[in-house]
Amino acid sequence: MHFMQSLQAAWIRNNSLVCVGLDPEPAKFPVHLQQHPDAVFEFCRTIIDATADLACSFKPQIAHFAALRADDALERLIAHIHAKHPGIPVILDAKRGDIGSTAQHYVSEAFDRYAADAVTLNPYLGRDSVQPFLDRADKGVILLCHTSNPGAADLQDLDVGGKPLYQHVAQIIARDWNTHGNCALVTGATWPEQLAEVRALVGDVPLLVPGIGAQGGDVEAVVRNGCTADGTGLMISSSRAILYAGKGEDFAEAARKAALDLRDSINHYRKR
Ligand SMILES: O=c1ccn([C@@H]2O[C@H](COP(=O)(O)O)[C@@H](O)[C@H]2O)c(=O)[nH]1
Repeated sequence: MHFMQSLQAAWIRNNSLVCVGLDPEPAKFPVHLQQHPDAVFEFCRTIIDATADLACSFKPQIAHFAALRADDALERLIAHIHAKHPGIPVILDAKRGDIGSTAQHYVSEAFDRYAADAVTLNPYLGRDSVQPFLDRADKGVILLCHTSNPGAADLQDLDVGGKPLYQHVAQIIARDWNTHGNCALVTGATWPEQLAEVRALVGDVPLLVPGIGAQGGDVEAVVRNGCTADGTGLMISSSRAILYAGKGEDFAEAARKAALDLRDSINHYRKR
């Protein structure tokens, strides 16, 4: 199924705008898992199984796996999601961006090797660097627009011809690059005014919104500023606040409770 169709179906089926981030950090795993020979896989698989019915998507961050030499665990986890929780799209958070010939290899990495449904990209090399991804019309292409980190303003807010650069990015992608309807944008929860500006510029284009939880973003502001008229349009991502909600053998229950609380908090502010 196409990424956008899977996402829309998951929003409705699970009544959820929560995207569960998978950022494994073995030092934070419960003690009983730390010596496990396949600890990264076991930890993430347990979290996935505990939260799949509460999520609209999963978002593994590739550097967390690559740094641990756990690329193979990431492949198996994505296969596990497709097999055991079909219909929950997987967003590979890789933030790739390179010249076209190299971009083809990143396309293959994300969609053929890892079988992700969508990938995050840096748009600053321009359209030709993104085109090989856009051509995979069944896959989601999620482009950085206004990121959640404090330094986002350094470049993304620069005035370009009377409006900030991130607004040009939002407009160009929504107007010119989204010919297959498979684009989405990253807009951080920590910048709610910019989130509202982006929503106003891009119509119903979905927004991936990291920055809730550990980074302190405000759920109410995100929902009020980012939802579309039908009360969807957002993938509100949380990683550490869900993954490491508990430290003991009951870590999966604690993660489930954190995901449930986030889903309910988001739904409290949604207009439908
Ligand atoms: O602007 C951005 C883009 C991506 N991220 C990624 O999202 C998660 C956030 O983790 P939390 O633990 O929920 O803070 C992480 O993988 C980042 O690489 C982002 O934070 N901001």
